[in-house]
Amino acid sequence: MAEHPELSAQERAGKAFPVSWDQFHRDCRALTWRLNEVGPFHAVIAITRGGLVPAAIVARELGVRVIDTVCIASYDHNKQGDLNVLKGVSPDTAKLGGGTGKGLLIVDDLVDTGKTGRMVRDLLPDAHFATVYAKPKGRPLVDTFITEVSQDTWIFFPWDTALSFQPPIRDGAA
Ligand SMILES: O=P(O)(O)OC[C@H]1O[C@H](OP(=O)(O)OP(=O)(O)O)[C@H](O)[C@@H]1O
Ligand code: HPA
Ligand SMILES: [Mg+2]
Repeated sequence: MAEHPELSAQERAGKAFPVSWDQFHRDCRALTWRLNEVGPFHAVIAITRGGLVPAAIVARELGVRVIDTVCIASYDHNKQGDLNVLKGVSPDTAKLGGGTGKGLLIVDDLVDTGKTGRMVRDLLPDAHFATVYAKPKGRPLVDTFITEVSQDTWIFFPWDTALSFQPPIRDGAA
């Protein structure tokens, strides 16, 4: 924010890819169709906070009731800082995955630079890592995803946005 105070969040973020709740739910179900071919999984691990929403939908569709979290913070709005692991997997979940994550499903909303994905891969190298969306830099870290967007696209999730008035296109709307 301090670097470009005159630009909107969207302008700073490059191309915008807004996702509605409907679209997100559909994409999570599409992801689960693919994951259903790979499982079964002992547990689902959500990378908070963005992974909580797809993890709930995927776990519901796969019939998995053991759900854990890995809590990682890095972005302050659209600027990434140092990664901070606030909480790892619980001892029960670690035991289910034999210490390396085998048979566990890690879910996040997206991979961007892949830094978060690299960290969870280091924590649980044998787990299956799934995201709904992927950008090219992070894509090699993901086992299963649904939609790829370009690196300069910013995905706007429904829990981060609200309906608002848009000026007509001919008046200069993006
Ligand atoms: O591939 P990367 O460049 O590491 O970026 C991807 C991560 O960034 C976002 O999380 P964020 O750290 O913003 O936290 P949040 O999920 O709580 O919003 C997103 O939910 C991913 O977890
Ligand atoms: N959208 C929302 N959060 C994010 C993104 C994105 O494109 N990249 C990293 N965190
Ligand atoms: Mg996240």
